Order: sequence, then C-alpha cells, then structure tokens
Amino acid sequence: MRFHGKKRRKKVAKREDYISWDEYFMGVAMLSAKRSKDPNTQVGACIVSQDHKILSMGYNGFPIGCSDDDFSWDREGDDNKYYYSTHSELNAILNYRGGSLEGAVIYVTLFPCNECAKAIIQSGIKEIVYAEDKYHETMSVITSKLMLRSAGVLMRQYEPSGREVLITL
Ligand SMILES: O=c1[nH]c(=O)n([C@H]2C[C@H](O)[C@@H](COP(=O)(O)O)O2)cc1CO
Ligand SMILES: [Zn+2]
Repeated sequence: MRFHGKKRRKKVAKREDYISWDEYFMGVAMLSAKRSKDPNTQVGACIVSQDHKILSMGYNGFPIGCSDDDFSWDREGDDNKYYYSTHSELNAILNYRGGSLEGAVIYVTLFPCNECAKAIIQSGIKEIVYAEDKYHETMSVITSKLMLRSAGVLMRQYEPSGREVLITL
C-alpha cells in the first residue's frame, strides 16, 4: 500500500479482544448499578445515541436531598422504598441535560416497569436492551411491554458473552 507516494510499511495489527458495543454499554449499566444502595435489587441504566455515544447513566436511588440514612429501604410497611426510590431508567432520562433523547437506545440491567416505560416512550427512546427480566410475570412489566410494543419501541434481551473484565479500583 502507498502512503504519500512512498511504500508504506506493514501496519501493526489491531487488538482483537476488545469489547463489543453491547458489552461496553451493558457493562457501563452494570457498573452504574454498583452505586445503588438498595439492599435487594440494584439496577443500572446507560443511554446511548444512535452513533454509539453515551448520553446519560443512572441507578435506582432516592431523590437528591433525600438521604439514604433517613429514608427507608424496607420493602413492606407504611414507610417503604417504593414511595421514595427513583428508578434507574428515570434517573438516566432526568440526568440528561443535553436536549433530546429522540432515537436513543437505553441499556438497562432489569426490564423497565410501566412507569419507566412511559418515560422511555415520551422521551423518544426507540430501543431497550435489557439484561434480567425477573419481574416478567408482574402486571407492571406486562403493561410496560404492552405500551412499549404499541409505541414501537424495540425490546431486545442482552446476550451475555460470558467475558470477564477485571477492573482493579
Ligand atoms: O425498572 C425498574 N427499575 C428500577 O430501578 N427498579 C428499582 C426500584 C427498586 O429500588 C428496586 C426493586 O426492588 P425489589 O426487587 O426489592 O422490588 O429496583 C425497579 C424496576 C422494576 O422493573
Ligand atoms: Zn421503573
């Protein structure tokens, strides 16, 4: 091959074991989930543009100003976490301050509930890539899927590659 008229020497070959886009974005969602203080379920989300740029991230937690030390992570009773926690998907949508999410993709470690589905649809996100779907039998997820399908949002389950990435923090 020629380069500026001169014969070009052979290039160094690229690395072959780099992570895929899916692994990268689901990996970021999984890392975000590690910030969650929910003792039962930690969820992470990563919103990506159509040209593979990360736009926003989120995890499930209490709203700004509502301390994890004051509000309850209980699952039952009058004072339970379901009143207080903001879901990872909604946090990721609200954390985005750059304008429109039209046409974006959301990677999320757990299938979105019906409330998050509404926010996803209304924000213009067009595809969901999810890892777990452990609440698939609940009305929250059944109605979520009904709305997402009706709105034309693509849903695709992440296929775990089994690749392990060691990060020493
Ligand atoms: O889409 C979701 N996104 C999300 O962030 N969550 C959060 C809310 C709660 O903090 C936690 C679920 O708790 P639990 O599994 O104990 O019901 O996960 C829950 C869902 C439900 O699918
Ligand atoms: Zn939700």
